[in-house]
Amino acid sequence: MSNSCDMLIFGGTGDLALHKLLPALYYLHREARLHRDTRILALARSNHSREAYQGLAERRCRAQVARADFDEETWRSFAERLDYFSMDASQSADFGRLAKRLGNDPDRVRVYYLATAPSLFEDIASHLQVASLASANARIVLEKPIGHSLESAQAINARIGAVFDESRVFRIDHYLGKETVQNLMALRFANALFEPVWRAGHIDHVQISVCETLGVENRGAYYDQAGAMRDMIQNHLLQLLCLVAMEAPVRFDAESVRNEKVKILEALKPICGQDVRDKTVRGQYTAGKIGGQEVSAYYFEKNVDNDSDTETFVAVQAEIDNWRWAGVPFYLRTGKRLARKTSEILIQFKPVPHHLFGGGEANHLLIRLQPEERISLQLMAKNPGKGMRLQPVELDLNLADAFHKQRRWDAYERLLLDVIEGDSTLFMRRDEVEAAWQWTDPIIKGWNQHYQRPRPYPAGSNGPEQLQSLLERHGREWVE
Ligand SMILES: NC(=O)C1=CN([C@@H]2O[C@H](COP(=O)(O)OP(=O)(O)OC[C@H]3O[C@@H](n4cnc5c(N)ncnc54)[C@H](OP(=O)(O)O)[C@@H]3O)[C@@H](O)[C@H]2O)C=CC1
Ligand SMILES: O=C1O[C@H](COP(=O)(O)O)[C@@H](O)[C@H](O)[C@H]1O
Repeated sequence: MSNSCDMLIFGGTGDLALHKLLPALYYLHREARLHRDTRILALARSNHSREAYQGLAERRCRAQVARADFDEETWRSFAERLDYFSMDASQSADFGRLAKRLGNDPDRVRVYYLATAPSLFEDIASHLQVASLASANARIVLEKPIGHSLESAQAINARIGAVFDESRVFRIDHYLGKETVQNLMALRFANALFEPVWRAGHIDHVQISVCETLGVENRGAYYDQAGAMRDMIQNHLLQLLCLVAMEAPVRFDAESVRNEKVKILEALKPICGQDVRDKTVRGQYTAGKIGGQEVSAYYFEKNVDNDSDTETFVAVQAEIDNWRWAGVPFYLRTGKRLARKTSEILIQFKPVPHHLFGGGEANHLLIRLQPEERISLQLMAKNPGKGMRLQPVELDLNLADAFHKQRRWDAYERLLLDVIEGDSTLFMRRDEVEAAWQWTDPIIKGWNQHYQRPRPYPAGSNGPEQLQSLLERHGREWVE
């Protein structure tokens, strides 16, 4: 069981809190992983009584939690932990009221989860300090994206750092909480098989794809300012790239793992000038069909500017200038309203040096994070019968089947428990976030300088036409 703490969720009425954080906390409660004295306090400006907020939370959790896992009695005992406090997080005076409400208990662990827009992060940290709420036992959790650019991320990090030392800052990237993402480290560093071939000499290229069928839903106001580069590439996809490319850490602890990841981010070859045109594809969805349903164009979404040139799709050819990876392209792509929802990493090996049997495909390793968690290795095998006719076959490991008796944890469950226990191994360190912005900023600047507007792609397709040429000009293709 974890330590006892107060979990304060700023933005407690928002989509993230109701859709992800409370269901994750419900599961932790249900499985007796929360200390009996742990309390959850949701904070936002809207007025709600405790009962009204509990009602709202119950409706959202019911919709989110598997039917078989939701029962009245568990909910009632969970709701006893749950309270609501109405305050404006931009107002210092409201933190005085909050301090009174929490009571003076300097030894109590307090977790401040900032599930709000990043524009509030600096204010919240300062106000917590002034109200003496940032004691040595307090931790702060920051949602991604941290800032809008390198400069704004530095300002946020500096302000947060003036109040909380780095060991108490948890910059969350929920992709790091996904089981298969952690399995990627197990695959690489707990099996001797892959290490000798995990390098430029044997790997032709890597593809990292996070494709969604969803549009921007009710997050248009945020998304139209962010776009796919800031929303996904700067954090989730670069984190996946780091885990594929990093050296083995000396230990599985926060500093060792993050030291290795930051080396990869710092070794990313800058993409600027003409390279922005050649190595990136930007897209925006137009009307189309997803699963047989008509869906509207991005610029007709709620709270989106109808002349918006925000990208809902990005593909980039990244390169890592280091000894292990020189010359190996890492193709990243992500987009909304695509034909299918899938997150996967493909490691494409080089072909055999001599085709003894007159042909055959090169091996690849596919690590699928979503919708199902599986790892499959494509090998060449002989077709039964006369002659040496080859055919690709899959060595397939479905992780849900392999561990069928265990429920698969949601990423937020794992990460929330890590915060409560003070383990920051799966969280981003300040220098990582800044190195990621250092690489993405020039691409965004390049798009603006060259007026590289997003290319249209119909909802339900695989993205803009130009996506194919990113690989085809090097004789490669996306694996669909
Ligand atoms: N939604 C998601 O799936 C994900 C979200 N994120 C990140 O999480 C953060 C929150 O996102 P999301 O939940 O979607 O956003 P929402 O817009 O749904 O929620 C924002 C929340 O902040 C509250 N809020 C706004 N201003 C103030 C204020 N001055 N004082 C106190 N509370 C305030 C709002 O409540 P009220 O108006 O009542 O004050 C609301 O509860 C963002 O940084 C986003 O990038 C990251 C990953 C996924
Ligand atoms: O952080 C975000 O992630 C989701 C995708 O997460 P997943 O776990 O469903 O793959 C994305 O939809 C959202 O725009 C982004 O903010």
